[in-house]
Amino acid sequence: MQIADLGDVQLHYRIDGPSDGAPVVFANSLGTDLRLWDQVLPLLPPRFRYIRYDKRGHGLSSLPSGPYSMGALVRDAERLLDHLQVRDCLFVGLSIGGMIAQGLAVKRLDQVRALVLSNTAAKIGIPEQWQERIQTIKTHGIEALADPIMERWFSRAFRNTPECALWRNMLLRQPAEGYAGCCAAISGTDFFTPTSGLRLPTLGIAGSDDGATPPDLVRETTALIPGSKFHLIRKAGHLPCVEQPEEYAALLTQFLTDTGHGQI
Ligand SMILES: O=C(O)CC1=CCC(=O)O1
Repeated sequence: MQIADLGDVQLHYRIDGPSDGAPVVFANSLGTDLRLWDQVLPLLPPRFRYIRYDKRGHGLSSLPSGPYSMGALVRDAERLLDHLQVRDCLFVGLSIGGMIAQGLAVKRLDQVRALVLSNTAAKIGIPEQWQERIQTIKTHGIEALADPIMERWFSRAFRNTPECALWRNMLLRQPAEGYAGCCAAISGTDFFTPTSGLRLPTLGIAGSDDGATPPDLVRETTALIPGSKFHLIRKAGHLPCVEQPEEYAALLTQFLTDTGHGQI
């Protein structure tokens, strides 16, 4: 169990792979913890150093009082990577994790040398929807929103499997204040202009059945970065690393090869 004490927040993180391996960092989505990557990691090349963490208000990390700003979430990632002396990582961000990825690449190009923007966008939803979600959670708890969230997270076929219930449990066990705090951060974020200025190897990944960040939205954000690539995973919703881990891992492996990660 590893924890980075960053002063105003304590972040739970986990590292797999050799200590001298080129770093690959994962940031997960709203309502999930670092176990989101459990099925993908064993399928990736063993020579890299895989770092994943629970963002503030999620998983085993501490729960600062909300609302949070995207600036704070990006700063947490930045300070965690400084704490771990990480430079030149490949940063994989899914959904709000992909927003953190964009913000970090804009701020700290020394830390990030390539990006995977998975099921994310420069702007997700509209502030009114996020405010409504925050209100519902404050009044009734996350449970009140669990069914529509499952519909965005997973394809219809996956929602009929026993595994889906486990992911629902993960959602329900996140602290409501942490979840709502991150909703506020998403609500206030529009990275269209800063992301348009990024120049680094980028791969966009979308899920055909994603109800939160549909394929065209992910494609548009990815296309803001010249030379970027885009891949659509079929039979997957917002969390293709859960529904199609083999295809997801194959994409990351190919991108690691294409970018020559760790070889420069
Ligand atoms: O809508 C959802 O619950 C999915 C989602 C949006 C942003 C994020 O991180 O997850």
